[in-house]
Amino acid sequence: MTETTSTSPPTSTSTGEWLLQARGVTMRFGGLTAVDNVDFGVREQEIVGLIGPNGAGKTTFFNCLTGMYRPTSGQVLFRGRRLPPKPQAVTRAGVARTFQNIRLFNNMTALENVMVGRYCRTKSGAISAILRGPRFHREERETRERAYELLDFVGLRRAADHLARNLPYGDQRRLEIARALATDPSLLLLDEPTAGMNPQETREATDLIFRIRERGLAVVVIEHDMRFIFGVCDRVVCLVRGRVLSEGTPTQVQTDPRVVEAYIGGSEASAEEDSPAADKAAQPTEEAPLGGEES
Ligand SMILES: Nc1ncnc2c1ncn2[C@@H]1O[C@H](COP(=O)(O)OP(=O)(O)OP(=O)(O)O)[C@@H](O)[C@H]1O
Repeated sequence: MTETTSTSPPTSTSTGEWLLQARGVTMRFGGLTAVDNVDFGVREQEIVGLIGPNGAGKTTFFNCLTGMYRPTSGQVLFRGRRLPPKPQAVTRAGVARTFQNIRLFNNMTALENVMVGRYCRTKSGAISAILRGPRFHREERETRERAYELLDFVGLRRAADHLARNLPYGDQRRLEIARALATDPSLLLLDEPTAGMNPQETREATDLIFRIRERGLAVVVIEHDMRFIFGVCDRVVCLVRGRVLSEGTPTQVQTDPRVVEAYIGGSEASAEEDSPAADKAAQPTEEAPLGGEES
């Protein structure tokens, strides 16, 4: 995927400053409580995994963090300030995300998709854009250069002029990450970034996340692939039925009997049937009851 590779192991920054804090976040849809009084935090340059069986509330929680949903109760703080429940304001504050179902502009090129992400940081107003003055041209040139640099970073420079819809699935996922990075975030939220990827692409995604951290970002990743999660994260939080069931280092969470039970046990048996992760997660081994290092 990328021209350069990083072999950085996960580096815990658990004593760093809180970048994002969610306090008592609850999201109800009618009678259904999808997210139930969740406390959650991410520190600077930390990589945090959010796991849980299907329907646990992971994506709904991301939607609460990114202003797509206004939580029924609770609050989300970013650098100590309350984040307004408006997606554009959240992006401007420095939080970017990708989606479980890829949301690219299919009829635009890869380069144009990344440039669109950048526009939330440019200053040219409508008048300048219409008149095409010097400021507009300078910003447009800078936006293009930055977009090329990000395509390079995710290993897609060669595909800059390809329409997004013609890119292979794995490339579309990386393009979404490049577009999110174009907004200059401090925190990147990835919703199932390796879904549909083959093992080689998944290894490359791990490397990409480490390199994103090296650029100074924190990352929160929702994923069903437990090997990927436990190989990339400093800390893992497991949600079940909207509540935090377990939280800790990858080793602590993957050996937590409650987590094993949630994926393979009786009370959550339906989760096993539903979850594409279950095949991967529910393969207890002596070393790694829920996945473990990439073999
Ligand atoms: N807009 C909505 N309206 C009503 N119910 C919703 C809505 N969005 C999610 N839900 C419900 O909230 C619960 C949590 O869903 P959510 O998609 O957040 O789970 P998830 O952990 O992301 O699942 P998955 O791993 O399958 O993506 C589910 O029962 C879902 O049906």
